Amino acid sequence: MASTVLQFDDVSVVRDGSTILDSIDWTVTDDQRWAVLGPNGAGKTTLLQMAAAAMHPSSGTVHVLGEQLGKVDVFELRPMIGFASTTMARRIPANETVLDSVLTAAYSVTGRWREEYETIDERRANRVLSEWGLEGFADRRFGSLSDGEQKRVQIARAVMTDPELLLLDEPAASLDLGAREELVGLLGGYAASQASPAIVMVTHHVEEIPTGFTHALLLAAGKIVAAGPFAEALTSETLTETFGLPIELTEQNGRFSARATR
Ligand SMILES: Nc1ncnc2c1ncn2[C@@H]1O[C@H](COP(=O)(O)OP(=O)(O)OP(=O)(O)O)[C@@H](O)[C@H]1O
Repeated sequence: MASTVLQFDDVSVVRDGSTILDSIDWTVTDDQRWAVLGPNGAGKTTLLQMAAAAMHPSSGTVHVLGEQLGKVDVFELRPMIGFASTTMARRIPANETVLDSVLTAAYSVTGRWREEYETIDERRANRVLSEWGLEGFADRRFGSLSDGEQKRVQIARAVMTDPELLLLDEPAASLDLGAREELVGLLGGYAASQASPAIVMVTHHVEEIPTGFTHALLLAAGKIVAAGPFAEALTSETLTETFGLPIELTEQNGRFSARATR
């Protein structure tokens, strides 16, 4: 039986008098991998912030891993959530080694001191690095890595603690074609594994949706246009409505591409 990881009930977010998210109902279970799409300013990052227990709704209720935001100590919840975003990557010191930047993810959870790093953590960190195509990078400085390598370190950090929910905010943004395909391939392998947690990935491009992803949430101006399995929620029609121009979606072997038809 799948268990519910995220549940949004009639969730709205209002900031400075403007409604950023409007009456969102959304449920994510642990066997689902979601892509969240929508135009700039649609509210995608705001939605992800609530899923990360980093923000409360203005009205409605959000349950994360069975706990209601506002009624739970978020510091207990956050260790169970892996979150990779460019904003978080900016906090990684440029001179920190790749191994340390992945290890510190575990320490920030356990609160252990550097001296108490355990062999088991290092072994796990090295395994996670190789899973994300970063073998041989352990001693490199984070700041010396390419964009593609840095993105993979961000994800390695996020999965280091074996989270029950993995949130990815535009993981392929700014990558060249080769680096994007490498990342999407790795994400696809991860998403397909039974052992992987629920995943929610915000993206601007259907081309960045890995195989193994199952569901789409389309947002426009703070409202849900479509939400559900790809077959019903990710179509030419739903994309056309979401982006406000005629779009044709094609799918081949579990990968998508989209273009405007005028
Ligand atoms: N603290 C805030 N105060 C006022 N408006 C805000 C605040 N935070 C976000 N917004 C506005 O809310 C809207 C949604 O922002 P959000 O970052 O969630 O959108 P997004 O879909 O992630 O956009 P993008 O694709 O550009 O990253 C935007 O119009 C943004 O300007």
